[in-house]
Amino acid sequence: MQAAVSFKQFVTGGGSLFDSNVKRQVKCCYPKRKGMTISMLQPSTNVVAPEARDALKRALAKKAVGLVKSGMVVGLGTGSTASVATEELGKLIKQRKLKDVVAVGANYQSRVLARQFGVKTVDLNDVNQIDIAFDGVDEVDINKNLLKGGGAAHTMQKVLDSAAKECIILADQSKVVLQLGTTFPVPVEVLPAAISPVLRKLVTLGGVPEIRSALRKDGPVITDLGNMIVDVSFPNGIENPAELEKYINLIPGVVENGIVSGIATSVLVGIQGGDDIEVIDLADFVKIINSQKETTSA
Ligand SMILES: O=C(CO)[C@H](O)[C@H](O)COP(=O)(O)O
Repeated sequence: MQAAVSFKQFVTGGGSLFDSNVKRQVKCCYPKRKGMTISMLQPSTNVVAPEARDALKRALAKKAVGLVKSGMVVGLGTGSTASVATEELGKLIKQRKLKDVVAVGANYQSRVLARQFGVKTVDLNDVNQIDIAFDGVDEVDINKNLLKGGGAAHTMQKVLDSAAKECIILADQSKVVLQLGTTFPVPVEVLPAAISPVLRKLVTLGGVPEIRSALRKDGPVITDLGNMIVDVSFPNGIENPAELEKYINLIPGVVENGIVSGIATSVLVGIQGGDDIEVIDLADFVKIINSQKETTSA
């Protein structure tokens, strides 16, 4: 995250899938995992401890690269979770468990990492299709709507994710929310020459826009594509992600925004219960949460 301004200013509280009525520690009663305790974290912030977060990312990455087959073209997202997936992909290639795999990186950083981990990269325009894409996420709701762009790379991430036959999203449990926009603003990539009118239009959509500032450089973040990023908070969260995604992209001067609806084919959720770490499908995660709610309200 490059923002000099803390994202805390955008936090509106609530919105976590972890309902505030649910006790912090409850027994999981989802049939397949009887007895596993999911740590119920602070409902308003839903923080995963840094040590657990790394282990969750590793588990998610291993599960994801297990889906790659020899000869595939792989789309590589950006961010810390996608980076671990790239590392794990490189290991499988080095061990010759995968052959003839090439990757398309979403940005400069993902291409550098791919080369570092021994994954051959090609240009998006040189391949006919992407077989499978992996990507991280800032927030995901139970309908697989995503909020991305914490790393200011969402435009090309969306291009890769939508070009892929399969788009696999990797999320630790802290990323799952009831409503998008409750813990993160919507990043919007904007042509620098159009910044003022775009800011005004974003306000008419009910947003509170803020130009993202760079760290260790005075002035704004400039993306790999040469544009600026405006982080737009929506104080009441986002009611209809698909609609807002379209409305923001209709503003002249907007290149792309970080809401991604209808693209993820699968969302893998990394969950932690005590020392146990597991990766499950989003639908199963939602079943667990619902059954916990039923248990605590009974
Ligand atoms: O959208 C992104 C970058 O633009 C990232 O996927 C998102 O910010 C998640 O990153 P991380 O895996 O480090 O939490």
